[in-house]
Amino acid sequence: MKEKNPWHTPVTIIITVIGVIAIVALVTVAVLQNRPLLQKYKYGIVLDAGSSHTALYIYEWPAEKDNNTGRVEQTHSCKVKGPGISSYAAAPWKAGESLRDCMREAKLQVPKKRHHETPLYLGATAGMRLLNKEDSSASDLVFKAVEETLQKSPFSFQGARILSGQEEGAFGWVTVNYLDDRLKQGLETTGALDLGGASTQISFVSDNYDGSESPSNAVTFRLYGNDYNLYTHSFLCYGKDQALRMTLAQQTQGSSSEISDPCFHPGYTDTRNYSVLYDSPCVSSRKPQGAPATFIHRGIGNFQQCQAFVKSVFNFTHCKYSRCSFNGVFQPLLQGPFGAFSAYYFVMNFLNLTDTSIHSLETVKEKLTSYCATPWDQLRQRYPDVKIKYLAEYCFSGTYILTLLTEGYNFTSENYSNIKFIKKIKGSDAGWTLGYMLNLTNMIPAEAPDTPILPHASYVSIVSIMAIVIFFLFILSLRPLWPRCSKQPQIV
Ligand SMILES: Nc1nc2c(ncn2[C@@H]2O[C@H](COP(=O)(O)OP(=O)(O)OP(=O)(O)O)[C@@H](O)[C@H]2O)c(=O)[nH]1
Ligand SMILES: [Ca+2]
Repeated sequence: MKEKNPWHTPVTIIITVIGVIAIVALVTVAVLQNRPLLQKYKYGIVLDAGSSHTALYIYEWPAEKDNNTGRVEQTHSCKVKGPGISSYAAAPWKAGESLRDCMREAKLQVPKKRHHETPLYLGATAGMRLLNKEDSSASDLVFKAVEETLQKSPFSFQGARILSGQEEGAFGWVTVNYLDDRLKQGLETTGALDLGGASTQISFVSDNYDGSESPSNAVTFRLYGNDYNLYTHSFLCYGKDQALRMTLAQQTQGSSSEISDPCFHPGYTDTRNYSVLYDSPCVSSRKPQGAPATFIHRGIGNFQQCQAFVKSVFNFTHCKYSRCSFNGVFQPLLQGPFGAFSAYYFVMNFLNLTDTSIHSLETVKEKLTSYCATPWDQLRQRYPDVKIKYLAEYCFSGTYILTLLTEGYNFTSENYSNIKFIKKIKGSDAGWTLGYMLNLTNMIPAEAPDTPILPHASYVSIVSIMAIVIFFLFILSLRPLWPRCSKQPQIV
């Protein structure tokens, strides 16, 4: 007689079917309940109203992660045509007008249904700081004009204001370290070096600095559960355009009608206007009396002489602290790696000097010596597509960067290679804008966010295995109900 399979009894079949349905239901519920939500994005827009130009940046992050672990990325940028908003002091409405094209672009880049909830900020830096110092009512009118344009946009306009130098430095540092994932992981941070047109910032964490010496240079942060004592300083007038004015002012003190400038190439000539050169609070007090209307600006291309003029715009005579950079400003010992962006990058990239692991300080000097001595005609032929203003100024700008880093901030041949010249980090521009937005939207928490103990896939596997084990234990516990299965000993 054929033996009856104990699993084929009605009771076990029913239990098995119910058990399987229960397991499938349990796993399905677990998976659905914990599945990552469909990716939806949120957006934020920041306008960087710099001294030389305005740029618009659009940032994006997954909607469900907006207040802790979300990765914010730059998805789009737009360079406003024309000069910075501070240049429109004489016709403020043009400042508002200048932003229109980029705002139109932003409307196309951000999905329409997100427009109303997308915060829009405008932060102005050194150009507006200078205008505000020189003529505060003109600066108010420029702000009124840009605010009118931005209020008309469909985005949630959160205001336009001048950032302090401290904020500019500190938010640049936050951007660099956020993008490098250094904050979340509590790693050693990277210092930030920003060279603009009208000001320059240096920001870094140093073990020697707790903020007690020169507290005005201290910014403290608690980010992802770690405390940071950041040293930061912004030098107004030491951006590369204002530094060029100051260097030229040094050379035009004799109010002559012609100057031979070692920071420009042999063969370069231009006619410059004295009033335009001295039309800035950085140099206005030094305008020579009885100067002619114009002067001829002639290049003679000599790096060493150029550096001597550049050095003369830094003051090293007084320091009431334990150590200073220049102009009597406190600076602790340099520490850690540094990211140098904006004009640091534009200039060093053009000169092919961004890789500091192969280009030592000595190589930079050699390169500048030969570059500055290159005749202007030759350069024009070699770089027909480079904007003339940029091309004419790379010798000065390179010399200025070298002098600022070594004489100003005290970088040496030993630690120069700690500097990386960068433009973008993981697709986002290095600069203060991202840090500014992260701060205003509370997107970096003070405390480390709670992370799930298990990743989603491990969680699902463990739930499934446990359910199967429990089911079999349950079946085994029903053993007494199973019909006798093995052959019974026959009683004769
Ligand atoms: N060579 C070169 N120079 C550039 C480029 N874009 C901007 N610059 C110059 O680099 C300098 C710094 O530019 P930015 O960092 O945009 O300065 P900014 O933000 O307008 O000025 P601040 O308000 O002082 O920060 C200015 O002198 C600009 O004219 C570029 O693509 N190439
Ligand atoms: Ca800037």
